[in-house]
Amino acid sequence: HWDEQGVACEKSVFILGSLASSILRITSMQDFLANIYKKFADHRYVGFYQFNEPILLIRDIELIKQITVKDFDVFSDYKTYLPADVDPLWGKNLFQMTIKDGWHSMRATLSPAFTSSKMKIMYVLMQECTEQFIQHFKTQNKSVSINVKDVFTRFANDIIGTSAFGINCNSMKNPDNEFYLMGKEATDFSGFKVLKFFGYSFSPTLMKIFGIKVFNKKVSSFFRKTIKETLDYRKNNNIIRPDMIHLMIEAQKLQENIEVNKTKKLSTELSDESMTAQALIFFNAGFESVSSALSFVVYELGVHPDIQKKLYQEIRETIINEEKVTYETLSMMKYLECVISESLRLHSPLPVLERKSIKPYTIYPVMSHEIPLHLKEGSLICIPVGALQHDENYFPNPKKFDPERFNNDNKHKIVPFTYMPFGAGPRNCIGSRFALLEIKLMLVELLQNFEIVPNEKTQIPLKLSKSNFNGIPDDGIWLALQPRILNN
Ligand code: HEM
Repeated sequence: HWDEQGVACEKSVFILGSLASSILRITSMQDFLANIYKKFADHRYVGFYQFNEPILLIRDIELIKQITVKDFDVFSDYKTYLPADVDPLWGKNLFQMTIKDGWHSMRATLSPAFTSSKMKIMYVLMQECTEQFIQHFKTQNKSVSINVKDVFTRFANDIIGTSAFGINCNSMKNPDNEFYLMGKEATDFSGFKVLKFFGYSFSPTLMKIFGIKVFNKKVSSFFRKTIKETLDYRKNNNIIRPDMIHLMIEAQKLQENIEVNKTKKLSTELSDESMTAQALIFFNAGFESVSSALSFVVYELGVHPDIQKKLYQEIRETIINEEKVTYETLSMMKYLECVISESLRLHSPLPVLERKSIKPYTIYPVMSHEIPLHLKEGSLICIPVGALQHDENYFPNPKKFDPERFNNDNKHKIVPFTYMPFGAGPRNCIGSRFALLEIKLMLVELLQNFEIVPNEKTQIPLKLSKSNFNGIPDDGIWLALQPRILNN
């Protein structure tokens, strides 16, 4: 395919395509992308194959801007890994939705729920979860060794429970609560499940003929039932709680009014089923990403005591006479923002963006070796965010954890479209404010109460996993939390 199109292409092997080494877990997906990004340094784009499917990797930042922003009307879909008819709950949430499924109107319906003012309302719920988490370790009154990935997965779960499903879980105190176990099951893409995903990628028809499902029916039924019961209870008892369900009930009412007024149905209904699908966004999009982001930033603070100290100083200087850290105080901490931004640069939880064209498109030649590249409708594009964020042309000394890159004097030097941990253009992350808020709150509460220190289990440097997409080592990331009171 790529030879015929005159596009430089990464070598590939029969059936597995170019990703063979990644599928066989010899190279991580991140390294695979970083390698071709480097290898084809004098090209704007390069082809490779995922099994039999041709994918175009874009290296050039002008082209990236074109694809994600200027020509969004062409590149507005993602590849559907799991067809909606396999499980509508998973296939019909915003993260998976195609333009044909009504992505535009669902995004417009959900966007108001993610504004700063709504985040401020939900802040109180995040605070409760963070306090429960801190209390769990504080009451132990000693230095505790933790696998940060495990505890932050529990924390991310509790935040999802309270803000998207209206349930208080406290997964530190109740480690085997049903919500957590179901959430783990729903987001577990290891082992046999990965093969099923690849199976759907290779031949959805064959997978459907053999009736192979990716998700356990028990999991879908559990989340459907949870949302249904909560919605019924709230409606019948007129209960208002500052969470996502309430915001969705409001959006549903608004939509019903529009329908009555215009006497015509909108293309996307916010029905109970659709609300369940949207609540599940938090699991699909905000469970692994938030827990990985927190794990990496806490690791970097643990192995960089000078940076941790500077952040702790900022926290102490900003929080004066406050019993609880407020939303406003959090937004005043500029160094905190630099630390998080740098960690998202070095360890992007989603190191690659995808786009699928919904119309034919031509990339016109700019370099001497190029000819017009005619892409058909349905062409797959990938943007190697991780590789761009590690490119020394854009980020000198790229492996160094240096929050100062994002301070007021330096941040304007960052070239647009080289730093995209939350994606780019109209299809960017809808939950970025929500994610940053919970990460900031956790870091501040954690540092107020504990010093993060390496212990004998801490890997320095970190050996990134070849099998996990986000690079988190298979046996987790270990550090110790040392109560501050013991140090004084
Ligand atoms: C640190 C945490 C997070 C990171 C790094 C992250 C990153 C991303 C990225 C890179 C994308 C793809 C953007 C693109 O293709 O241009 C995305 C999409 C998305 N994210 Fe996040 N995300 C995070 C947390 C969350 C949370 C907490 C939610 C909760 C609702 C969320 C909801 C979504 C949704 C719904 C989409 C799809 C948007 C659409 O298709 O219109 N994300 N995220």
